[in-house]
Amino acid sequence: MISVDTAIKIVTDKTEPLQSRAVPFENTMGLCLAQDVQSDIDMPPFDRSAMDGYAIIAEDTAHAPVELTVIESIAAGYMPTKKVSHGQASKIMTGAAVPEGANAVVKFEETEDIQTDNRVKILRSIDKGSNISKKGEDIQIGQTVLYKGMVIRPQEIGILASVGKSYVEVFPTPTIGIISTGSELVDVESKPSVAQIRNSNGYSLAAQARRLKADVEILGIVKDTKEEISGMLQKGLKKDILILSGGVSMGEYDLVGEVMKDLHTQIYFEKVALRPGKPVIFGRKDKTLIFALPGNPVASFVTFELFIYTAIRKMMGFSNPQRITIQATLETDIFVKRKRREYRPALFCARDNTWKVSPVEWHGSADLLATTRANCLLIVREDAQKLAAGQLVDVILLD
Ligand SMILES: Nc1nc2c(c(=O)[nH]1)N[C@H]1C(S)=C(S)[C@@H](COP(=O)(O)OP(=O)(O)OC[C@H]3O[C@@H](n4cnc5c(N)ncnc54)[C@H](O)[C@@H]3O)O[C@H]1N2
Ligand code: MOO
Repeated sequence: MISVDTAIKIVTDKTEPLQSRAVPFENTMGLCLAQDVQSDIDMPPFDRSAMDGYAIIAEDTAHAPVELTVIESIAAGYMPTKKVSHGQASKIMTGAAVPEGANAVVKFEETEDIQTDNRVKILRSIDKGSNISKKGEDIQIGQTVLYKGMVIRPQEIGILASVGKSYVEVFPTPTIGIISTGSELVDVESKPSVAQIRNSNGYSLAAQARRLKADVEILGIVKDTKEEISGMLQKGLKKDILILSGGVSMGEYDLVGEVMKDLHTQIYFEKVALRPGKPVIFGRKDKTLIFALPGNPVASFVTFELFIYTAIRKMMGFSNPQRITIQATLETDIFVKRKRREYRPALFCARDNTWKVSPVEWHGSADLLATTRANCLLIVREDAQKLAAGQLVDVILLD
């Protein structure tokens, strides 16, 4: 049986970023850039006042206080019309272009208006260059401001706007189909009879994929017959990723693997040394990646976060597509079963200035309710001998 790390590596290796496309920049939040972006302007575009005040010649203030004659008032968005000469000042607003001749801006708080003759008193001497942002000091025309592979956050949206990039090449989100297999399954509105169970995996998996911005279609429930599974699976082959849950272990009606093979799906793995989630199948049919997950709800949840999360983000162009782990101090001893790596629902919190983690009560692979009391998965590595309170352990944050 392969390890979780090997399985994640296989998923990463077998998944390619989707074909990039040009998208209006406002719709790119959370996506990865598929191109470098250059600026078409200098920023600031001109020598710009950083304060509301007076544009002056710094040397005129050497023996401050000093009185200067105000020759014009310059608002942001308007070009100055007069050159500032010795003995003169132009009133200027933040963001306006500094007039020719001036080499400093003194802010209003350091001046006193003199009502007569349009004059102003500068109260203290000021250094050359004060309160002026020089043309091109932040961005130069032609400079590469954003790089292929960067994730677009609000600040990158702002830069795209600043450099006039109204359409930008990004990697899109994948289309995903979800099939729930199991003759015992009924939908949410139905009251299950004794042998039945409501389909929860279809909805939790859809929510997990939508959280990553994927374009999800819930294809529905199929009974445990080869015909039904095969028919729905073939319908799902128009998607980038097809997810099935249930029917992957050793039972007489666990037919998903057989159907995948009958359809000549290339299988990359079908068991991983993982708890919960051992019987998980990953393959490809034509352009579609197929993940067949175990039916137990926590097993389906965990295998999504480990493998499908990685595939979706690789398709979206992320350079580090898999879930990251961080370390926290364990608050209670843990009994270790070994052999398979375990992912246990746990609670992560800050206490006494450090990050702590403790497992929540959990009855195993079917106990989905326990995951609603958790905000992380605590990792018990396959080589761990024992885990004692106070030890550092790896966790995956879920929220
Ligand atoms: N002889 C063996 N039996 C089992 C093994 C094994 O290695 N040898 N593995 C066990 C493990 S581990 C898991 S996990 C399960 C996985 O089983 P399947 O993927 O075949 O899943 P099902 O049998 O179809 O269902 C398991 C369980 O989950 C419920 N279920 C299924 N689909 C849904 C859904 N959409 N929403 C909610 N709940 C669902 C289903 O009713 C079952 O109770 O196999 C073990 N057996
Ligand atoms: O993989 Mo199963 O989920 O251990 O219960």
